[in-house]
Amino acid sequence: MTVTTSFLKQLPKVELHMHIEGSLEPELMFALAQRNNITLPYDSVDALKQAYNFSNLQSFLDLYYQGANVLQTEQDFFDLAMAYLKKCQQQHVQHVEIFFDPQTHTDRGIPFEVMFNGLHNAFEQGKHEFGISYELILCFLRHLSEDAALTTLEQAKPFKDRITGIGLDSSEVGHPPEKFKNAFAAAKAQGYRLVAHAGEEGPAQYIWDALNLLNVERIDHGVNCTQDPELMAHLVETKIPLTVCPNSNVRLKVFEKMEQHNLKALLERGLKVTLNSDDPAYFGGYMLENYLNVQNALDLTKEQWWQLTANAIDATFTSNARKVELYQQLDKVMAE
Ligand code: HPA
Ligand SMILES: [Zn+2]
Repeated sequence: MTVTTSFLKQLPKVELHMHIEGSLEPELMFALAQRNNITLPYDSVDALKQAYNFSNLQSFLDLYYQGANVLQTEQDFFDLAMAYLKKCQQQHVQHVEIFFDPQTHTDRGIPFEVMFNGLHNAFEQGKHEFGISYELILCFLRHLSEDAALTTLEQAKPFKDRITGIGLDSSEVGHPPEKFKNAFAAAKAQGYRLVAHAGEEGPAQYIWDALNLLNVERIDHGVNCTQDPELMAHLVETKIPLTVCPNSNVRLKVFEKMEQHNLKALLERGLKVTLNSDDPAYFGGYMLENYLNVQNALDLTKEQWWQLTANAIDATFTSNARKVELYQQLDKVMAE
């Protein structure tokens, strides 16, 4: 069976690796800058888009943090999340697990609750209006200290019932998982589910350390696991999910071209690979654009698309009842 664009569009999608601040489209960035009387260091949307030519993770992060400065009010955070949810609805994304970076906002004086209430209200509305289920995952910025992470964990306490998990993002190399051992132990003691970015630019050892020192249940990115055959075998055996982001990896030069991406090889080796958009406003698109680029470059089979979707459903932090619904939607599209 050939894989058509229409099949890829129709597939029910589950997104497990998406930074809400990375869904800030240039047009919305300019609109919010105007609304909040902020001057951006770019003359136009086009000039901003020209700057999205990254050489590595850090060159992206510099612009990503700069862009986030336009987010000031609860309404701004609501509008940001609602724009993402509308994309989800168009692309048949049915369940999302969203990263947010409180420190990016609290460090510039935006109260935790302003950010959180705006995001949470939008995802609640998305659930009721579009039927998109969601979980929220608070990420610690790894270029900051463990003490700062612990402070953020404390600030999250009043909102704990609405936050499913804790993650770790930002500049990877030089900020190993070990640095956040105590913060992750504290988060686990409070009942949070745990994930971490590892093996995006960092070595395979960071993946081992995220698993063994932080006790995470999923690895975000993880593509550098191929450096260590023992780790590969371990990931196959334990079925630890990897939330792989192909467009991101190509844009940040983790792989030179999509044709060289290891997603298909990892899938065929039996790893629990999922496919995600990471920062869709910066990396050339949302879930569907990732699906189409992967299909063009790597030519997956229909069964492999089923497997990627099933892996994502299995890897979610949602209820078993919701997983059953998502599987039903998947089976329906496979049978068409
Ligand atoms: O891909 C990423 N890696 C690390 N930190 C991030 N913050 C947003 N996106 C990313
Ligand atoms: Zn990421």
